[in-house]
Amino acid sequence: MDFKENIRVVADFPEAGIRFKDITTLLKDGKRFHQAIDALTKPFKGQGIELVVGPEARGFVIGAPVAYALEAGFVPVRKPGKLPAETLKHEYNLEYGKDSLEIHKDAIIPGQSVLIVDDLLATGGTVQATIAMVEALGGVVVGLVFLIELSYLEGRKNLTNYNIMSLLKY
Ligand SMILES: O=P(O)(O)OC[C@H]1O[C@H](OP(=O)(O)OP(=O)(O)O)[C@H](O)[C@@H]1O
Ligand SMILES: Nc1ncnc2[nH]cnc12
Repeated sequence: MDFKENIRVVADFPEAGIRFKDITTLLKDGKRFHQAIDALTKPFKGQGIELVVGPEARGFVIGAPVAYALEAGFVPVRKPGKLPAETLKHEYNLEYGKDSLEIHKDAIIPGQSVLIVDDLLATGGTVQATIAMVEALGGVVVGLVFLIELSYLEGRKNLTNYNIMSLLKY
């Protein structure tokens, strides 16, 4: 099952020098999308995951079906100004640019077992921000799950205390 066949690599998007890993070519293939979610979910079945936390926007597309398959809840981490109730906010760096993310303050009950799911690990800024917010709310991060890992950006280097799973490495 080489899912790389289903990922389109687009040169110089969104800016010169970036080789963008486009997952829409995987998502539109129902069978392969299903197989990818199964593969991401398998190691965590029966592990007592209570919540999947996924960052906007591609983290919703991968995180929500993983949560469904694990019979866990889904908690969105969103770009600023999108969540309606009281939020925690965290600033972070991207492979390209800077951004900040928010989570609802009441999204996690302290002690809940949390899997963080996103489509892609690049520099790790997004997942580090997400971890910081989950832990600030008392969640216990049991794993970090990605469809794609850009190994050349060494996002793992700052995540040594966490159990990381990625399906595809570039
Ligand atoms: O490891 P990092 O360097 O933080 O990069 C990875 C993040 O970048 C992309 O999201 P993006 O912010 O482009 O938003 P999108 O999902 O809304 O397209 C991707 O979906 C990850 O969330
Ligand atoms: N190279 C890349 N391709 C797709 N999404 C990304 N997010 C950060 N870097 C990316």
